[in-house]
Amino acid sequence: MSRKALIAGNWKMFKTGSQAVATAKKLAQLVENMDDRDIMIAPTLLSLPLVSQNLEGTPVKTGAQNLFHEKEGAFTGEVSAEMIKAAGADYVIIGHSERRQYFHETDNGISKKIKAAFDARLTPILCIGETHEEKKEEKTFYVLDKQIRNGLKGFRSADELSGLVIAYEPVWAIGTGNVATPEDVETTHQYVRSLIMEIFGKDLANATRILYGGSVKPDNVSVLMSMQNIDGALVGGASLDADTFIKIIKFD
Ligand SMILES: O=C(CO)COP(=O)(O)O
Repeated sequence: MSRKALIAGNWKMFKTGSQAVATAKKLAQLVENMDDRDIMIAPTLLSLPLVSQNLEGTPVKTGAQNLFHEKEGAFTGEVSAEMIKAAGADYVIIGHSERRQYFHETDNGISKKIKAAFDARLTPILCIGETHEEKKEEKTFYVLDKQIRNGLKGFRSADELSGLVIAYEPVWAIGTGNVATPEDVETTHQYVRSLIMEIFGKDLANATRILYGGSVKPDNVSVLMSMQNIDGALVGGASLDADTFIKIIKFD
């Protein structure tokens, strides 16, 4: 791994405000000073401002799990990138497979969300990944190609995408305990990086962090992170408990 690692926790629809603050504070205490890697947690939107306030001045940054691409307006139930930034977040997860599956998010909508994130100076984490069916049919690269080309449509130059993070999360590995092998993840990440190089050039390809997500745990993180093209992890279940998540953050 030649880029600074990013270890991110996606708390999905777990924890009330007070539970989220308690876990975040405990995590910040356990982290102490770690400047060789970036750390982020994404609580629910309801907890985001409170958690962000409580983490101010610590190495643990916050993110949202989604946004709506418009700046403001009559869009009942939605939250804009600016609102998320104002709540204290630095990151936003975009196009998670659960959103693609349950809320019918499309690559076209995802592309607008990424643009809105950059406009608000949030770092977008673009999630991509194939389903079990697609893997069985050997369509993984085809699916990732489509998700990246369409998700990043509308961006003309590498400059506009500076800071972009991609998270490769095979859907069949999420919440199942079926972690992909480090060798397979490495091969896939190499493919993703070569695609970024083909579309946007070498500099962006070298700078873009590609995270792996899907059943990352304390006992499998180190070998995953030893791979050249795995630049961090997007962690679900194992990020909910501070004592477990800190073991992942402190991988060596
Ligand atoms: O979806 C994930 C992170 O966004 C991964 O979830 P798990 O770590 O629970 O498999």
